[in-house]
Amino acid sequence: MTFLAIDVGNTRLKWALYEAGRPHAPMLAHGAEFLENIDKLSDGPWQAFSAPQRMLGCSVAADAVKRRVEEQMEELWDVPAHWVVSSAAEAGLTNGYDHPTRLGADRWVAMIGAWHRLQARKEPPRPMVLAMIGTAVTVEAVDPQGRFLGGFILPGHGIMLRALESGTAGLHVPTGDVREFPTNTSDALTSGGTFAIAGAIERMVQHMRSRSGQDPVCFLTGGAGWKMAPHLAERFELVESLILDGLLEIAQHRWPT
Ligand SMILES: Nc1ncnc2c1ncn2[C@@H]1O[C@H](COP(=O)(O)OP(=O)(O)OP(=O)(O)O)[C@@H](O)[C@H]1O
Ligand SMILES: CC(C)(CO)[C@@H](O)C(=O)NCCC(=O)O
Ligand SMILES: [K+]
Repeated sequence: MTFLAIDVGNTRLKWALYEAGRPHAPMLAHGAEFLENIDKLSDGPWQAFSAPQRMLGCSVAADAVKRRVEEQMEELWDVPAHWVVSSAAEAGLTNGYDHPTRLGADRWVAMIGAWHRLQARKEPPRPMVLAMIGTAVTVEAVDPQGRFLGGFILPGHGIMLRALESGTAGLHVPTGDVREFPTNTSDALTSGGTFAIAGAIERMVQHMRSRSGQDPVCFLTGGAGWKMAPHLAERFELVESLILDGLLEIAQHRWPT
């Protein structure tokens, strides 16, 4: 009865095996691979377990990468691969994007994960802001009724710094520290990237406040969420597993047991 959840990001694939495809199911195993190492999954970590009953994935990478994941599954098991495509509505959320299917599946799934976490609290409805910090950064706004209003996409910290290195004549320095008033190039670059991301996030919180007159509940997720958490002026809850949580939610809605 096990369930395999897969999140194919821009840089890494993250997977987790659960006892079942429902929220809060116990996790039996998990791992992460850089995309260039996907082809090692069937000879490595996946070899250890028997065929999952179902698989649901979410991918922002090219179709060829999805194919490589499916090949790894086919080498071991006879289990169909299902991939989430963003849609106009799923698992209680509605999608305000101009073209709902063009919304990145990772953004949609993470919003579904965060939304259900909020609903489970049985508190009065509140708007939500969700920031996902990885290779790219996204900042989403969801209204109290579960409607995705829109969101920002910006370069992640790594891309920002590489862009500066390649676009300027002499900026090649080691990683620095985050400072309020940086006094050397390394610290200036590291702090600039961090506060650019923080600024975008805080701006979305402001947009939400002035739209709804309410303080949004704020979530932070993604592989580098923990690096941003100390530098945000707003109170954010760091939940690393929102994409996997969202996949469990969607699985439960699609295949109720
Ligand atoms: N100090 C920092 N602050 C914010 N982001 C950072 C920092 N250092 C690194 N990062 C970002 O973290 C990314 C790497 O994190 P990780 O690979 O865990 O993310 P991820 O969520 O798995 O990415 P993806 O899902 O896109 O593959 C880098 O690409 C970089 O943009
Ligand atoms: C923005 C990223 C790269 C973030 O991972 C991904 O969600 C994506 O490729 N999205 C498609 C474009 C969009 O969401 O509008
Ligand atoms: K991601």
